[in-house]
Amino acid sequence: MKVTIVGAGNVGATCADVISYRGIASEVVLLDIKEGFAEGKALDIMQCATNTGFNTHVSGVTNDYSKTAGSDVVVITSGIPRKPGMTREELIGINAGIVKTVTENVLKYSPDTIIVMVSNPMDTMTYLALKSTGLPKNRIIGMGGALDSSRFRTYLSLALDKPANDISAMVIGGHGDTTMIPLTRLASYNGIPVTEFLSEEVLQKVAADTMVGGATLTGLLGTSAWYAPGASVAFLVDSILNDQKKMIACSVYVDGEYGQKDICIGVPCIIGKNGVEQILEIHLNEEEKALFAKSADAVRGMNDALKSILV
Ligand SMILES: NC(=O)C1=CN([C@@H]2O[C@H](COP(=O)(O)OP(=O)(O)OC[C@H]3O[C@@H](n4cnc5c(N)ncnc54)[C@H](O)[C@@H]3O)[C@@H](O)[C@H]2O)C=CC1
Ligand SMILES: O=C([O-])CC(=O)C(=O)O
Repeated sequence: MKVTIVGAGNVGATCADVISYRGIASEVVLLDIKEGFAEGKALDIMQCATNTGFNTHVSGVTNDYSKTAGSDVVVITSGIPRKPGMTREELIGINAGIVKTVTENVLKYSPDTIIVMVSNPMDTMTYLALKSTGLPKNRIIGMGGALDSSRFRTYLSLALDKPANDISAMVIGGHGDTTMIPLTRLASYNGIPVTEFLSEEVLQKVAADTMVGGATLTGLLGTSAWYAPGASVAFLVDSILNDQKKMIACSVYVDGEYGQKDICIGVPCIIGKNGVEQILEIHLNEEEKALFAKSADAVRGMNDALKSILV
């Protein structure tokens, strides 16, 4: 199975690294526009093989899409990350042009591929890729919910002082500082609602920390995060390539689900070899429904900014 990752920067290279050492794909191609950069990252990752014991073949290319031909999955991480104090939405001006061109180039050589969109603002970039290519909606998946849910589980684990892997929790809605919806009511510690153990005040802090999880790391690091984002993409790619049919919150095109149409937004999905195989419509309470509608309005508003690029 072949995976191409466009953008060999922090997130792209980390994703290639995780995919390789976990043996998720037999071949990984990294592509970047910076001369020699992807080649260097690929060689560095390949030199881990003997010490971490993997057999994935990793190669790097400078803007040569012919080397990406026949990819089963293409991950798009090309574009600029935010700096402290910025929102993801502020990246749209530069990243929209990059994502549109990259997506067109990718499809010339891998017309049947499934695209995983990572570049920010991710929900808007997922919508852009879908509208500009006309690909079926099951083949364009925005990665955000896997990461946000993993941050939510981390903050819950810290509050509970219990292992994150014993905690089940999901974030839906937009992948933005104010649009994420951590589903606290449904979060559990080995099947027991976390509300049994944590006060309302603590749960509200956990949800607030989750929503600004990316901004907090950007403030600490000077650029946005990459370890958890890279691992989250690899987790999603694993479910596609190995047809695991995991339930993962992903940004996908909704056509009536959750009362919304014509936007890409985070909802629980079954992810398998066909990409988005099902959108699960879970019951939300009135408060969650109102939050989802507000989040959808914000995501829809951002799509308006694409009008000039989508003509
Ligand atoms: N959806 C999510 O959950 C997350 C999204 N992101 C987003 O992912 C993107 C990448 O972040 P980082 O890897 O930290 O940035 P980075 O700056 O480390 O890497 C981006 C790479 O894209 C390359 N690039 C730019 N234009 C290109 C083009 N036309 N073709 C090929 N490569 C091109 C650059 O040369 C650079 O190496 C950002 O937009 C960031 O906001 C980051 C983390 C999580
Ligand atoms: O915060 C950012 O800009 C990058 C990102 O999407 C994340 O780490 O969640």
